[in-house]
Amino acid sequence: HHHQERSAGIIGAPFSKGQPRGGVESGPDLIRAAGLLQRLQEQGCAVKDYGNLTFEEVADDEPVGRVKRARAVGGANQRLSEAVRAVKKDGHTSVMLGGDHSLAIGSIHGHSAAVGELSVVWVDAHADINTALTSTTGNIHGQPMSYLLHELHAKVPVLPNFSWVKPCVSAKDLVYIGLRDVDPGEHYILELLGVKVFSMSEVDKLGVARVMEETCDYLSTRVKKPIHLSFDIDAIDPSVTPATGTPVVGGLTYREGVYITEHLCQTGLLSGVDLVEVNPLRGQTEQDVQSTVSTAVDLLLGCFGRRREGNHPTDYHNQTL
Ligand SMILES: N[C@H]1CN[C@H](C(=O)O)[C@@H]1CCC[B-](O)(O)O
Ligand SMILES: [Mn+2]
Ligand SMILES: [Mn+2]
Ligand SMILES: [Mn+2]
Repeated sequence: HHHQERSAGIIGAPFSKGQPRGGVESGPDLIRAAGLLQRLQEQGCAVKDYGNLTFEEVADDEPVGRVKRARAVGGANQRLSEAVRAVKKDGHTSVMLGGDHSLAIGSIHGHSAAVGELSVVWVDAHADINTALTSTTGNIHGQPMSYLLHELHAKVPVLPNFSWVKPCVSAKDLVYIGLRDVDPGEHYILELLGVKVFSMSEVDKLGVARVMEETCDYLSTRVKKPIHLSFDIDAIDPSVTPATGTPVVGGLTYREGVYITEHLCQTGLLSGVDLVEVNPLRGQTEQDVQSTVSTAVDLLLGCFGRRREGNHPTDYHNQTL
């Protein structure tokens, strides 16, 4: 028999305009510098690095209603969507390194353009499902899911550089893990749409193993679809990953985070991954930044087969055995 070798297509998206804090655009290069590609190769994963996307500066990106920096976010995500689609067409699992979480608009849109219907597992302290009208900050990194869900299409206003976005996810195909800071408008939407949510209360109550079992059962009740994992590093507790824009206490442990990606990997359905919101300027110390970046790397290695029990290449021959 032969192995369907895992292969990762890496896209760097050094973009920060979905939120106001500088520094998050350094995420892709920090994660690369921490050895992501080498570590993936060492564990037997084929890797193709598509480099970092370049995003045009947008002058006069005045708010549209309360929505901030819409032109920059719309343009960046259109480019990202095309890039992710191409990576999927090349046969890889796409790995989008952010950058802020508004980039999930392009990543999920492009993934769906390549594979059609997909499931989304959103691991985050936040639901990021404000519409342009429910958002109190106007920052689009708190809104990406609202542009992607069929059920919210009527609630999304026309925004400049957003006309290319077509809703591509059904509410029944979305699962949240790690929520602990959800706005009232978001909570209303989640309840109205009946979205499956494992907040930190459920993680405490059920334990992460049961959460993952129920997540995978829920998503494969109907047709098994490719899974898009959108992982906001602020899902992990800030004691482990402090270098991020919107930290919230009471988060996932390092072990719970790695269990989540290990579990999704073993489904064999993981088809696209986002790792977003790493911001070195939000760390107090160099150790804060290193802890955040190395956790991001380990989460991604778990997506591509790293097991804490150990790994060995399929063709391992130790002559001295
Ligand atoms: N405090 C949260 C909840 N809602 C706010 C908003 O809509 O601006 C913040 C978004 C965090 C986005 B992130 O999850 O991508 O970091
Ligand atoms: Mn074999
Ligand atoms: Mn978040
Ligand atoms: Mn987020």
